[in-house]
Amino acid sequence: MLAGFKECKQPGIFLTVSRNQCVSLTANTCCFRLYNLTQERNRDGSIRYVHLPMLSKEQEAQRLAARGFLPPPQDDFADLCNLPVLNEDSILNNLRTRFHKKKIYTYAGSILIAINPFKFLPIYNPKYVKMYENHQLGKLEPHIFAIADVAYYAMLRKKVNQCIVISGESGSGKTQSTNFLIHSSADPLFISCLWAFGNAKTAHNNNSSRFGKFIQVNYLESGYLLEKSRLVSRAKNER
Ligand SMILES: Nc1ncnc2c1ncn2[C@@H]1O[C@H](COP(=O)(O)OP(=O)(O)OP(=O)(O)O)[C@@H](O)[C@H]1O
Repeated sequence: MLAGFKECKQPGIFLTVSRNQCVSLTANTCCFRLYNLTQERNRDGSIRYVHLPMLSKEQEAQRLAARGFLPPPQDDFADLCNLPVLNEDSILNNLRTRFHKKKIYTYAGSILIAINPFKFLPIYNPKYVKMYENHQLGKLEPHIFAIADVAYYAMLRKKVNQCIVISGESGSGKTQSTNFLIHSSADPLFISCLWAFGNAKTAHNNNSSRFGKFIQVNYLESGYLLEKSRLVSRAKNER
């Protein structure tokens, strides 16, 4: 028993469990509560003991943020690798939160995750191409132009071919992403040719590619050459 607790006015019996913690056994609720015991001085200089309920890590962080000791908690993360808890729920919650803020791109390390907004977002104009030029990945908000830029400058710096793999289900935005990638670094005219010959309207997508694409962009010091080959295959129930 602690003499100082007379001033706490908290019903129950207090037992010390460590140097500055105690447990309250509340008779009427039959429950244990863990408290932090703190020594404070009254105005006249006398000492009094106050007890603060133990807070969870999150509550403690919120309390410190509210008092300005910590930056306010982040509610979305531009890179999934920075999530404090990494599981399916936290990943999906993060992607959902960002999507509602019209942030359709998120990094998972050097991988870019894109969620199809199915509506025009004003984030693809030349101002954005310029903004992402020669920038380290992760310095700015995730963007498809950042991926194009990293590949381009890695090619110039290392003088080694670079490869970008785009994958996703039908209608997820692969063709549009390819379009944005090439728009930011090459002539868009050949995309229209590809679409004219190889796309069709399906139940999932009004402009669905009916072929896998391998696009090779050959750069010369004076500019670039485009070369393309197509891999055409047909599944059992397709024509
Ligand atoms: N970043 C984006 N911004 C706005 N709309 C988009 C974006 N990405 C995709 N879309 C919309 O989604 C539609 C389907 O996208 P897209 O054709 O790129 O899918 P896909 O993955 O290539 O499909 P498929 O595998 O069937 O060819 C587009 O016609 C466009 O309307």
